[in-house]
Amino acid sequence: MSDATRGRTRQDWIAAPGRSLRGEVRVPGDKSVSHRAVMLGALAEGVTEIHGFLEGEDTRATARIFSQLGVRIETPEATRCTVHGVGLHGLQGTDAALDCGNAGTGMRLLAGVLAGQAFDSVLVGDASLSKRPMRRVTEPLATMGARIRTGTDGVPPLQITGGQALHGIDYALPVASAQVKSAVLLAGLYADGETIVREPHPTRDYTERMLAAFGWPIEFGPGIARLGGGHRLRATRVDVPADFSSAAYFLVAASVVPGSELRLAAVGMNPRRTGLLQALRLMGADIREENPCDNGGEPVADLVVRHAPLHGIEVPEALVPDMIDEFPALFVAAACASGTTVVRGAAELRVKESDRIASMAAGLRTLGIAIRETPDGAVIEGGRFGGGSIDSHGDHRIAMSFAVAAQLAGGEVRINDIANVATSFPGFVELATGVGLGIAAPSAS
Ligand SMILES: O=C(O)C1=C[C@@H](OP(=O)(O)O)[C@@H](O)[C@H](O)C1
Ligand SMILES: C=C(OP(=O)(O)O)C(=O)O
Repeated sequence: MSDATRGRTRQDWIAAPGRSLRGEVRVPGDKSVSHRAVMLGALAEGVTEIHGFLEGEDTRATARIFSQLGVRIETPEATRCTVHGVGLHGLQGTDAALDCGNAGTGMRLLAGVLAGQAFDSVLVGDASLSKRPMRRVTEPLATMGARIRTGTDGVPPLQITGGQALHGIDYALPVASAQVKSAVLLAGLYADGETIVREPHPTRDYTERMLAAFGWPIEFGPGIARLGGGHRLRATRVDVPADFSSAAYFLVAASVVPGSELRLAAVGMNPRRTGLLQALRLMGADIREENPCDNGGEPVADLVVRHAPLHGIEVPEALVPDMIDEFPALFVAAACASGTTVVRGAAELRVKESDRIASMAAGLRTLGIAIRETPDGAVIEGGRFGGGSIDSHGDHRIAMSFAVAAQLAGGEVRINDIANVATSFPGFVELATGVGLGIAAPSAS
């Protein structure tokens, strides 16, 4: 198990209705972009300055791993990170296991990077990550010539044998996954010939955009990316936008709590991330985009959200990859809406930090909501929440989603095991209570 979580005190939240949400919130930096900025900064030549870095546990784990591999990384301020790149072939091996903590993104992308190194390495994770499927990356990487052993049933740890000659592949992803796409592309940096990745649905394209920003020749468009090996990465400045996935809790909370009007400042609006915005608008949400601008190549905008009555919808399946991490928040919106909401085509939710369909269904049922699970989604009937005790299953997104649900609850909601909120959203309670949510400060249990 991961050192990051071994022996950690379990913490709970007590959440209950607060007041209408008012004011302005600036959520922390994007987790996906922060992981990639450290990785490419480490492999680049020169010094990469990362502004708006997410100081969460997932991204700190990635930074710690590159420090173990000989990369000097400084954090002169909490959200600034200076990475002294060692070049594509400058990492140094270590006998110690590399601990990705709770981060699927960290482990899967690192598998691609480490498959191309001259040294052996071992990737481990916490109890949740240690149950997540890794064959989705080890199989295409093996086709490229990598040697990676997984634990039984294809889960971590990953034992990577270095010194393998990699070659490019033309790979059609069986599932829409930016992590698998990125692992193959990152291994492609070390491969002979061309690496092509084709996606069944377009997914977030941060790896492709950032490789281009670091000067690596790459062609990409929706659903396809193509690069050759043997070039160099050149250090650059990375501006990390605020994480749309963290903004999601406030979009839902302000939509459902009467009297709310909230501004979310400078949120990352990459279209491969904003599916929830479209889904909420289909449900009747009142969300305006203001001050759109470009932040280091990524679109950002202020989002102004006002309370509005929501109604159930059939969530268009085409939106699923663009809101894959926002379903726990969407389930809460659906439970607050009039009528029925149907989610389909989202089986990937079952292999996240927890089985998010099962975790949300159990928690919503505890609060008195009628929900039927299906293999790839759920049918949710809008209703009234009571109080109760919710198991977050150590999953940050489940914990934060139920903190939002509690704002409409008829009784107190106890949310168990919330420590992992720090993986993606350090300071959530302070920010949320500052604009009106009722969440008692974590207490040890
Ligand atoms: O590439 C990324 O940064 C991510 C991709 C998604 O995972 P999948 O690739 O498994 O869909 C997402 O759920 C995760 O939070 C971050
Ligand atoms: C799925 C998530 O992250 P990861 O896969 O990196 O653990 C998430 O943050 O919701």
